[in-house]
Amino acid sequence: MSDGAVGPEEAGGAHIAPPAAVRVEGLWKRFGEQIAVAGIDLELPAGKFIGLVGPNGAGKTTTLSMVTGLLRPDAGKVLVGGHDVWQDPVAVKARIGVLPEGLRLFDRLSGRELLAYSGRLRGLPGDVVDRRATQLLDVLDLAGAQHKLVVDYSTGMRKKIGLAAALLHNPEVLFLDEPFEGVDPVSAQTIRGVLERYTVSGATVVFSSHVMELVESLCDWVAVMAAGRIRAQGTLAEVRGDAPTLQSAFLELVGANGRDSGESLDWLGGGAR
Ligand SMILES: Nc1ncnc2c1ncn2[C@@H]1O[C@H](COP(=O)(O)OP(=O)(O)OP(=O)(O)O)[C@@H](O)[C@H]1O
Repeated sequence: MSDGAVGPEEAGGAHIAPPAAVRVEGLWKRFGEQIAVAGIDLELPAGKFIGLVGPNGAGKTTTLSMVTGLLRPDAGKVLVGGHDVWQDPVAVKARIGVLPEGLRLFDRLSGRELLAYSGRLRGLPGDVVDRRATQLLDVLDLAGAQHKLVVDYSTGMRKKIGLAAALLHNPEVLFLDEPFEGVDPVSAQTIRGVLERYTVSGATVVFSSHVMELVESLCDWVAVMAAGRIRAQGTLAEVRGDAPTLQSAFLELVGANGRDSGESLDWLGGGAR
């Protein structure tokens, strides 16, 4: 391993644990009075499809923003492939692809121009960018819209072109914040196929979601977050435990079972008029 990367841990001298794709230690972020992320530790294994799940406001976006070098933590450390995100940002950025929430794209470019621009920013040769862009546009069913300005793309098309831009340099780890939000079932299936193919080759996908069925059907490994803390992390089976579904395990973990589900709204509906 070169350029100062932290090597895999020796466990008991003989067995060498597989390196984590991402290691997070004591990560904190506070916005004024609001503690968004309260000192979390994560060890995300390489080559897995990983879901970061949690209710609204749990701290998923804040975590992913810090892990990908978009937001500076108040405290804590993040290593991607053994490289520190804040001390060695260029090495980390070369290894990751990111599809952030509410992605701002250069939307006065066409889809193809956007990919050409992203590829050149990544330092890829022009012919490689052209070839990969053609393939990605094709697989993501955007070939027909490649010369249309991105500003005129639908929400799902924007997600797909953002995904193509994030994949173009073949990163080791891909971070996706709510990649399926606003995406129709056909496009979701396409995105899913691309991501499954990508992880089979040994790459890692980390995505945030609050749709449990989706996480259950896609992920090998899950981290559950609530109120800025990690409530559970491990394989899908470990996190689900004895619960029949991930959804029920999740409700239990985040303490949502037994919450008033609207009984107090006795004025709501036709009967009370
Ligand atoms: N820039 C900010 N300024 C102030 N508070 C913020 C900021 N960003 C996030 N927060 C707060 O931090 C907490 C975590 O927000 P975050 O967006 O990380 O949650 P999330 O799990 O991604 O939620 P959702 O699923 O609704 O997108 C929330 O209470 C939110 O209001």
